[in-house]
Amino acid sequence: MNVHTSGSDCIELRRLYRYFGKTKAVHDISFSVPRGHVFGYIGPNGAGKTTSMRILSTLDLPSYGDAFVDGFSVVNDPELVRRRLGFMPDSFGTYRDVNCEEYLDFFARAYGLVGRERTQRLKWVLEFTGTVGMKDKPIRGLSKGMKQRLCLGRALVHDPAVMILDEPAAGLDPRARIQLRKMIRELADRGKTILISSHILTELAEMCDAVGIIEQGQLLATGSVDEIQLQRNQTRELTVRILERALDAAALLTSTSEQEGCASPASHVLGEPIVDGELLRFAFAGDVRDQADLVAWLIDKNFAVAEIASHRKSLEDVFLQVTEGLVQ
Ligand SMILES: Nc1ncnc2c1ncn2[C@@H]1O[C@H](COP(=O)(O)OP(=O)(O)OP(=O)(O)O)[C@@H](O)[C@H]1O
Repeated sequence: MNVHTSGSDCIELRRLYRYFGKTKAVHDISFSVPRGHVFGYIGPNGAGKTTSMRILSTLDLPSYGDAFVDGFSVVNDPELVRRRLGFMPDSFGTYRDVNCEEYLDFFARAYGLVGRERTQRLKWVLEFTGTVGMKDKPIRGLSKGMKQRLCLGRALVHDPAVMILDEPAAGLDPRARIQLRKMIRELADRGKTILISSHILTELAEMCDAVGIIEQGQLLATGSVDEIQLQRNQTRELTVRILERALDAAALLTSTSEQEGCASPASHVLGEPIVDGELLRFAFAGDVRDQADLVAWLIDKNFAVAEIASHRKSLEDVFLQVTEGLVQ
């Protein structure tokens, strides 16, 4: 047995491949997730998310490469990986006639929890997942949201360091999704490292420290949403409200930005601003510091700047730009 990951990384995929015949489900994927972080795994249908999550969860083996959970190899030390990992699959296999407590108790026993430790762990899991009121109900009568909570509880029952959640928010109503998001964030704040896949991109953006965008088995981009935007040379759109002489401000921005070798903050303005009453709208290639300098520059030119708003591209925009929609 060898511990392979160093430092703070708790999940690591290292040159991972998984082919099914000619299908390259996972093709040379590498990334790592530091302890206590939430990593969002995004990709269209058939991109390879579930395949990589199944390998991390020791339900399948890579064709080549390796993956590590809390330092242990899924290839060489699958037993040790299982102890440290909670997996929430995209479909919930239930035992229809058992109740929620019996269900969790079964998994707690399977993980070797005994006596007081098991009782206390079950109590905590029921409370954390908000299923205390459901504990005597048979699983077949649960709503989709409650089933998902129970499934999360099952993945948590042995207090794993790492959680792999495959589309946990699929089919949930907005309130249930918000509650799930809070639970996931809280688990990360308690030090758990979480890999989560989803098609609900806007939610991932709020919840994740970083995301990986995968298509046709390959990782196309990884990092925070801001970093991915920068990698893609994304611009932001600014709206500036100028109380008087908005047209003059637009003309000055245009003429200054067109000057060659110009060191002014206006040089980051791309194209001609659109003027709508007091509002100026334009694409801006600078960062937030350049944005602040632009406001100071306009004020210095005696324009009454009343407001400025920056519109970041959403994760959905980034996703659409990065992927080509090749796999459906
Ligand atoms: N057991 C298998 N046998 C053959 N092909 C498979 C198998 N499992 C997955 N695949 C193929 O591998 C590719 C990746 O599938 P995977 O389920 O990992 O994608 P996904 O990103 O999870 O998609 P979805 O969002 O639809 O769940 C697909 O082309 C799929 O058909």
